[in-house]
This record gives sequence, structure tokens and C-alpha cells, in this order.
Amino acid sequence: MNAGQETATNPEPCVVGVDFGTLSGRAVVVRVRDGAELGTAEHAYRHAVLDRELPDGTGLPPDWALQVPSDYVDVLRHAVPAALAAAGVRPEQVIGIGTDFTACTVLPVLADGTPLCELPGLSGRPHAYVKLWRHHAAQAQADRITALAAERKESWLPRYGGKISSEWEFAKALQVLEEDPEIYHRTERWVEAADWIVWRLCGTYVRNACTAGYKGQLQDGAYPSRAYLEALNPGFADFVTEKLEQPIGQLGGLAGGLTAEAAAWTGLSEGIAVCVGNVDAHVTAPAAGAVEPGQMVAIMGTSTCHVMSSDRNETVPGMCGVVDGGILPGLWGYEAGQSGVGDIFGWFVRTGFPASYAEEAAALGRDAHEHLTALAAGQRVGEHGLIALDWHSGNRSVLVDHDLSGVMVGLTLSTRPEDVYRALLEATAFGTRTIIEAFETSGVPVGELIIAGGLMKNALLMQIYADVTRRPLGVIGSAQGPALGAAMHAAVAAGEYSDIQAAARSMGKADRGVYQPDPERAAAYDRLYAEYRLLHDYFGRGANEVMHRLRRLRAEVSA
Ligand SMILES: Nc1ncnc2c1ncn2[C@@H]1O[C@H](COP(=O)(O)OP(=O)(O)O)[C@@H](O)[C@H]1O
Ligand SMILES: O=C(CO)[C@@H](O)[C@@H](O)COP(=O)(O)O
Repeated sequence: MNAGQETATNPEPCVVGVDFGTLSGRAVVVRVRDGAELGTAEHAYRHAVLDRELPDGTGLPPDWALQVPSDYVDVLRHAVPAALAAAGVRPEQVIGIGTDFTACTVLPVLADGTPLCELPGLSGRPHAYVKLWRHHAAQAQADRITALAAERKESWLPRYGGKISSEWEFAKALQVLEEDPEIYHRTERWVEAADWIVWRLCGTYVRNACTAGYKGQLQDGAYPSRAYLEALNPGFADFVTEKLEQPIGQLGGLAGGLTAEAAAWTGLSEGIAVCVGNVDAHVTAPAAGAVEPGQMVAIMGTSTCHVMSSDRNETVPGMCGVVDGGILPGLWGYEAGQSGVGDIFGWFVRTGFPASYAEEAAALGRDAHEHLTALAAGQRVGEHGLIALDWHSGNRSVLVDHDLSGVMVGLTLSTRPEDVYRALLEATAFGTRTIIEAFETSGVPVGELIIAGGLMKNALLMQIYADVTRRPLGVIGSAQGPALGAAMHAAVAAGEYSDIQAAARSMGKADRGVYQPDPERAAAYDRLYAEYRLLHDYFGRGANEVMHRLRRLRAEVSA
């Protein structure tokens, strides 16, 4: 008997979680009692990521990454009914829906939530679209935001490890003001996609505490002041009061009831609980059962987010933020990350996978990643003679600089694709170790590492992370960690659990210590890591500004 058949006769309450990722949305139907995942479905965004041109062919400069908001609604229309059907669950059994989103993924809308890119005459204007989290073209604005905050000793700056990212709400909004003032002035609300989708579901705009804190610089109940914003750019002075401020909803809180329109899209019942929005990485921590201080969850997919709660509030260099209750109520939530991980492996597969390898992989029934991984798996540590920097999508922690780029040292005429691939896997592990060390040297202990996300299927990568970090690695017990986490928050919003910790105890899943560090390999990796840190500091901390010079040259030439 499959899960669907089982539940067709079982009236137990269920919740739906929807995870809005970089390329697709995934819905999962979850049983409230024990977190059993009864059915799931995925819907790819029709426009994926717009990084070269708009749908009408208007070209985009380098470092842009946009999305089309109607693609998100299509996920509600397609993935949710398909997940329900796969689960064999009747709509009346579903008592709540929760969502999570990539972040900071942010869009300009009118006061009623209409996206500007849907207005007549604006479909050819890049700044009218959603700016995806990995839109990195606001680095110049981010640099000014950081420099001015440092100069004025703004109290919120240390909460972000001393640097504000170009990925976040203020840098992206300032870019709109400075590059397309008309779009800026027509923007009535500058809204996280995480909140926009909840707005679409329940008709109420509630700003979630997670993105407000991590991406919107809301600390101790206040945003950056008007005087600070005015000093950045006089036209930006009223950004907070005019376009950003909104009542804050706590994670797991009730945003409203499902509207008739959204009930028709999803096939769910009108009026069921719609949970306050949340972020993909942050919802995954309770899904992996990580509700104790010091349990770090790394959500490894196209990028990696490291999230951890702690009872200590310390300044950790290059944090994406420390937010009170930012992951779990009552604890300080820390977020760090790497902007490119699976994306870097994907880039190499697209550009460095020869036809002869593709033929061999096809004959063996492997995809390109599986083939390169299998070829690289037999190597001893250091055998390929390579060391790489994992900055193909910039550096999010601890340097917080998206104008940095990738490096590969040690290439020879005998270097093979699997050597480069393995060096890239290792580089991302060194990036994670750099982040863990930043926590520990700042007085925030990291006890345990639990991995979630699509990359946990790569056993070689997991073993490399255990060896490089010298930590046992656990893995989440779900292929849909974020969607499960979103569903768990929905169960809290629907009143089935008193808080997310209680939901995590019944619904969260992880297998602890699946990968153990090997002392010999760990020692060999220490030597390579020392080389990584040399390159990291040399290219990343000002000794050699070549990466920035190359960016400028590229910008001049493309202009
Ligand atoms: N076997 C593999 N080993 C390493 N990387 C992989 C493998 N298969 C896919 N990838 C990479 O994983 C990423 C997708 O991860 P996933 O978790 O599915 O997506 P997302 O981050 O959007 O949720 C892609 O960037 C792809 O290049
Ligand atoms: O930055 C965050 C969360 O703060 C993520 O949404 C972002 O890295 C995107 O994550 P994915 O790689 O799509 O899983």
C-alpha cells in the first residue's frame, strides 16, 4: 500500500509546504502527527532566471539576475494540486499552508501588490522585475552602504559582521533609484517575494521577521535611520517609511486565511491557515531537528546557507546577519553562506565536460556530475595538484564581496576534468571551514553539522566536508527539507503545535553522524586548507586587487 492509498482512508490532518527555489517551486503534503511526507510535486519556473535578457529580448548587463512573479503563482496552480493528488489527500484534510522562498529576492509593486513589470509599458524595464537573491549588480551601492555605516558607527552594522551585502533589500533598492528613478518612484511597496506570495495567498501583506532582520536590516525594532539614508542619497531618505515599513509577523505566525482565489488555484479549502512567510534556509533548521544552540545546518544546493541558533549574541565577521528569533524564537539566529556551490559544479559541467566524457557517462547511465564524481572519488588528497577558490558567484561570507571571482592554481597539461571537478568540490568545503572558524574564533561554538539540500546526494562531497571540517556530518531525513520546514511552520500557524520547537520534535528528521572524518585525510586537507587561506587572504583582503580591476575592465568594455 502506498502513502496515498493509506491516507485516502485516513482523515488525519495534513499541511502543505511550498518551497520557492531558484529554478522551481516544490510542494509537499505532510501529515501533522509525525511529519510523514505523503506526496510531492515540482513546477519549474517558465522564465527560470533572466540573466541575459528580458522576455521581450531587452539585454541585461553582467551580474543581473531577475525573475518573473507570475511564475511563482504558477507553482501554486500546478505543484500544489499535483502534490495533493500524489498524496491521495482530500482538500478538507489540509488545515494550513506554509511557504519559504529564496532571499533576498525582492520586487517593486503597487500598494495592492501588483508587480510593476505587469503594468502596461513597463515589461521592457529591467528594474520593474523581481531581483533574484543572486542579482549581484548592486555591489557599488552595497559598498557605499557599508562605508557610510562604518563612518557613522551605525549600531546595526556589527550585527551583519561589518558588511552589508549587495544581495539585500537596501542595496537593490538604491540601485533602482540610481539607475531608473521613474521605476523607483512608481514603486509603492518594496516587498520580499517571501511576503508577496503570502500576500497572494491570504490577501494580507505581512512582513516576515526573518527577511526583515536578515535582508532588511531591521535590528532591535528599528531600520537604518532617515538621516543615514539621506546621507546615502537624498532621494533615498524616505525609503523605509514610504516603501518598506509594514507590520512584522513572527515565524510560524498566522498571516490570514486562504482567499477564494488562492483556494481555486491550489485546490485547497478557502479560509485555512496561511503561515507568515519565511526563508528556505531558515525553515530547514527545524526540519532537520536542529533546535538546540550550536547545531549548524548547511543547506547545500545552487548556493549554501549556514544557519545556526545560539544563546550568545556575538559579532562574527562576515555574517549575513544575527537576528533575535531569526530562526527559532528565543535564540539568536546566525546566517552565513556561500553564494556559489552547486552552481560552480554546474558551471564546470557546462563548460568543461568533453564530448568523450559525455559519451562514456551516457554508456554508464550516469549524469555528468555522477560521472565526474565517480572518476574523482578514487584520488588521494592532494593527488591532483590543484587548489581553487570558490568565488565564481562572489563571496558572501566572510569577505562579503560579490566582485570577487574564481581561481584555479596548479593546472598543467595533464590536468583532467575530474581533477578540476574535485578541486572545486574541495574549494567549497574550504569555504565552509572558513565560515565555521569565523564563528568559533568569535566565541560562538559550532557543535554539529547537519547537511540538507540537493547536494547531500553526492557522497564524495559529503565525505570531503567531514574530512575538511573534521566534524561528523549528519544529513536531513528528507529530500524536501525546505518544503517540510515550511509545512511544519504551517502546522504551528494552524495551532497544531505550540511552537516550532515542538513541531520539530514530532515532524523533524535527521540521521546523525552519517559521515565521520578520517584522521589521515583530515590531516592532508589541513595542508591544502592552509594554501586556500593564503589565496583567500591574498585575493580577498586587498593584497592583490586584480579581481576588481578585471571587473572594471569588463564593465568598461561591455559599456
Ligand atoms: N551529483 C551532483 N553533485 C554535485 N552537484 C550537483 C549534482 N547534481 C546536481 N548538482 C548541482 O546541484 C545544484 C542544484 O541543487 P538543488 O538543491 O537541486 O537546487 P536549489 O539550490 O535550487 O534548491 C545545481 O547547481 C547542480 O549544478
Ligand atoms: O540566501 C538565501 C537565504 O538567505 C538563499 O535563499 C539563497 O542562497 C538561495 O538558495 P538556493 O541555493 O536556491 O537553495
